[in-house]
Amino acid sequence: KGTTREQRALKYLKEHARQGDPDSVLETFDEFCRTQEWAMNAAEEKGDILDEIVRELQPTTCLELGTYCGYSAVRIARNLSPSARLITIEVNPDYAAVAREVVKLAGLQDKIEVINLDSADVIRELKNTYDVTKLDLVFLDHWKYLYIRDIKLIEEEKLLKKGSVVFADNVIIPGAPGYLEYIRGSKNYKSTFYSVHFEYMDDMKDGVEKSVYIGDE
Ligand SMILES: Cn1cnc(CNC(=O)c2cc(-c3ccc(F)cc3)cc(O)c2O)c1
Ligand SMILES: [Mg+2]
Repeated sequence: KGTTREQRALKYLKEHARQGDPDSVLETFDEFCRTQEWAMNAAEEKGDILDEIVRELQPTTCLELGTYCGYSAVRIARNLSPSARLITIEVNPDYAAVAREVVKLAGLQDKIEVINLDSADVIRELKNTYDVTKLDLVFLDHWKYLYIRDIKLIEEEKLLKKGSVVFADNVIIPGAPGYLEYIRGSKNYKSTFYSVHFEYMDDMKDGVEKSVYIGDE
């Protein structure tokens, strides 16, 4: 075929979505995944919960681990206030390249920074190199076994404050058992589980976990 699924998705978005319109990009991406090829986007149901969190929290500084093609980055950033920012980290260079194009197509390149590095290396540099003081929202959607490593790093770097929200995708499929045990057992978080459909599969159940940081600053 020569092209990857992610490149085919980008081509479809460029041909069918309205330039500079994030809602159109998301709707078109969902249509592509329902009619042409499935992709591991946070999709409608998980996306609606993410929208609710962003609208209520009105975060200034957001961090996403696992950009993939940028669907959830666009979903988050379209609801951010003018001065708010999203840093999204994708270790796979091919995905990061597609994500940058999707972000541009949505007209959100001034609010979203896509970083093609390993998440742990960036988290250690957020304060010194990326001018971050605190994270208001963290979205975990990268390799599931890395959720626990990275949340511990984020705590170590003292990047959370009272009220910060950590939102984790896929806690059922593929699952993140170590992370769930850790976050639910920690006195520093108040966690809520949401049973949702797995992206674009109306007959499969997944889960997302929203954890509010209540620990020491
Ligand atoms: C390759 N890669 C680069 N980044 C990542 C991190 N994301 C995931 O692993 C991920 C996987 C699935 C999933 C895929 C196939 C399947 F049969 C069941 C579940 C769904 C998601 O929502 C995900 O976020 C993977
Ligand atoms: Mg996911």
